[in-house]
Amino acid sequence: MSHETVYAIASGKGGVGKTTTTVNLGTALAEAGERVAIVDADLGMANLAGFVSLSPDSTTLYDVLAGDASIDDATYRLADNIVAVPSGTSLDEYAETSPEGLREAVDELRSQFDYVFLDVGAGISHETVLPLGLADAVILVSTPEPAAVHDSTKTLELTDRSGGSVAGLVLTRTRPDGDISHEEIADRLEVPLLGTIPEDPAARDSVYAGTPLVVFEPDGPASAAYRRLAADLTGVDVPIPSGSDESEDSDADDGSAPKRATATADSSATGSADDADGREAAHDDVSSAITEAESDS
Ligand SMILES: Nc1ncnc2c1ncn2[C@@H]1O[C@H](COP(=O)(O)OP(=O)(O)OP(=O)(O)O)[C@@H](O)[C@H]1O
Repeated sequence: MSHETVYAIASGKGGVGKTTTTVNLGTALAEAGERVAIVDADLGMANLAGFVSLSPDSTTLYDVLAGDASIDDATYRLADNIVAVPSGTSLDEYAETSPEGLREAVDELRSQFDYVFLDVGAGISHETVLPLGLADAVILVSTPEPAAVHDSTKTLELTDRSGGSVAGLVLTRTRPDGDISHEEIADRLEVPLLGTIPEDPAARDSVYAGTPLVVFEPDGPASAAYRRLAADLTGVDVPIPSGSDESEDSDADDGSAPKRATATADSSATGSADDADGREAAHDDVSSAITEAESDS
C-alpha cells in the first residue's frame, strides 16, 4: 500500500516540542516494526545531538550537503529499525553547505525507509522552506500559547509558498485546564487537529537521559499520546501499553471544553469566576493572535 513517507515536522516558534515530536513519532513507528529515519533538518541547531554521540570527526548532514559524504555515512542507528541523521555542531561547517543537496539526500532516504521525519527549523529561512516543499506532508507543531499559534500561521503560509501540503496540527504541552478548545485553535488555523500531547515532566527528563520519551516512560500520558498520534497518522498498528491513561489525549477529539466545564463545576465559586475570566482572556488572545497574523500577511 502506498502511503506518505516523508513528513516535515515544523513550527512557527522554537521550543514548542518539534524535536520531541520527531523523535517520538519515529520511535513509536520503529517499535511497531517500520523502518524509520529521522533527520535534523534544523541546520543551525544540532537537535538530535542528545540522542546520537558524535565525535568532532563524525560525518553529519553538513558533510552530505557539502557534497563530501553520502547520506548512508551520516546515518546513525538509534535502536532497532530507526536511524538518525544529525546535523553538525560547528557553524563553520554549516556555512559551507548547500541546502539544495537535501533534496537528493531525502530521495535516497525515501528509497530505503518506510517513514522519514524531517525536524525543520522554526521561523523563516531558506533551510526552513526547502524541507517544507520536499515533504509529502507537513505536520505543524504548536503549543496552545497565543504567541506560538500566531507564529504557526507563518509556517502555514511558508508551506503554501513552497508547494508543500499540511497534514494538520499537533498541539503539545496541553493541560487539562487549558484555556481554549484545541479544536477551536485548529479551526482558526484552518487545519485538521491530528492530536494533542499533554504536558508531561517525563518529556524533559527523557532528553537528559538521551532516550526517546516513548522508551523512557512508555506508560506515561505523553508517550501514549505519541503512540496514538503515530497510529492515527499512518494507519500502522502501534501498540499502546496497557495502564497508560488513554483519556489524556482524548481531547484531540473534543477539545478542552468539556474538561473545562467539569473543572468549573468542581471549583469554589470564586475560583470558577476567576477561571472563567482567565479563560475568556486567553481565548481572546489566541483569536486575536490569529487575526493579527492574517492581517500581517
Ligand atoms: N509534552 C511535553 N511536556 C513537557 N515538556 C515537554 C513536552 N514536549 C516537549 N517538552 C520540553 O520542551 C522543551 C522544548 O522541546 P523541543 O526541543 O522538542 O522543542 P523544539 O520545538 O524542537 O525546540 P527548538 O526549536 O529549540 O528545536 C524540551 O525541554 C522538551 O523536553
